[in-house]
Amino acid sequence: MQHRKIAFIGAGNMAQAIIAGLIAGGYPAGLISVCAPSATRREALVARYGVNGSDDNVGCARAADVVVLAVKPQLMAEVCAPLQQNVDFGAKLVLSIAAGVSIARFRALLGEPLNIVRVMPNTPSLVGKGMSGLYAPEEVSRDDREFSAALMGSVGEVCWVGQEEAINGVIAAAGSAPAYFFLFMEAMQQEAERMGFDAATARLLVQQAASGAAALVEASPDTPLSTLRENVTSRGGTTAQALQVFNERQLPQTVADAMRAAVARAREMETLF
Ligand SMILES: NC(=O)C1=CN([C@@H]2O[C@H](COP(=O)(O)OP(=O)(O)OC[C@H]3O[C@@H](n4cnc5c(N)ncnc54)[C@H](O)[C@@H]3O)[C@@H](O)[C@H]2O)C=CC1
Ligand SMILES: O=C(O)[C@@H]1CCC=N1
Repeated sequence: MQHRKIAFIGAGNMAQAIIAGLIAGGYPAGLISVCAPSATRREALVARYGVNGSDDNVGCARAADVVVLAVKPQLMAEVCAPLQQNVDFGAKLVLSIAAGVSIARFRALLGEPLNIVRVMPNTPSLVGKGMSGLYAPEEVSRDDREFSAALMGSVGEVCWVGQEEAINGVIAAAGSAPAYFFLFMEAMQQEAERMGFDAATARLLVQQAASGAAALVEASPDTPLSTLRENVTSRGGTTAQALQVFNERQLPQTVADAMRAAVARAREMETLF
């Protein structure tokens, strides 16, 4: 991938996940800056990955070719105000990873012209297993699209969406999704502990079942998920009993409702921040 100067505004979980992936992929640390007011988080990233650290968002953004906005949505307006006043975004590429902040809103927050790509990543980027959805308005150049996809591709898989609204679907299906699986695994670990396993063994049982299931899905791209499920489910056996409980309790509908709630919240956030 091309090497450009990248400034991360925000030093949180998601910025760390992307930085870790970039560094692991051989991206030069000297071309990456991380900016945040709190030294604790920022300096931890500087120490761990050898990137540059600063508390000066404006200075970092000015010096960068690519500005990655990685602060919480509710802070976006506050963070963008000084950037709009002091940074010429004309020749820069801006990537926002924030949920619930639209490109129309960024045009108001940062001014125009604005060369912006919306990215919706997830935290498994930290270990190179991220899933990112990207949306770019028509005017974003091929070069900038390719750079954005390569940047996120260095920490996992990417897919482009043709409509900005589809970013909210990416949030529901991938951005927020690791937390759904963690909740499921937490519940399983707790029950395994109640069954008498010590915490480490309970975690190992659940974690290996989960990562094994995901690996099997990846290794069987032409096999429907329902077939993989059926392959585990012996007639009259234990799995069938467990799945019957999930189905009686409407697990598929619960999952659908949860994903719709994530989309609804993303839409609501677009009106708030
Ligand atoms: N955590 C996740 O799984 C995902 C998060 N996102 C998006 O990523 C963004 C960041 O989320 P997280 O990393 O989870 O949040 P976080 O709370 O871990 O990190 C936010 C960071 O912003 C920094 N910050 C606060 N005020 C600042 C300022 N004035 N200037 C510069 N930095 C400032 C904080 O020091 C903190 O390091 C959010 O907009 C979220 O919607 C997107 C996809 C997944
Ligand atoms: O919970 C959130 O709002 C962010 C967006 C996707 C994952 N975390």
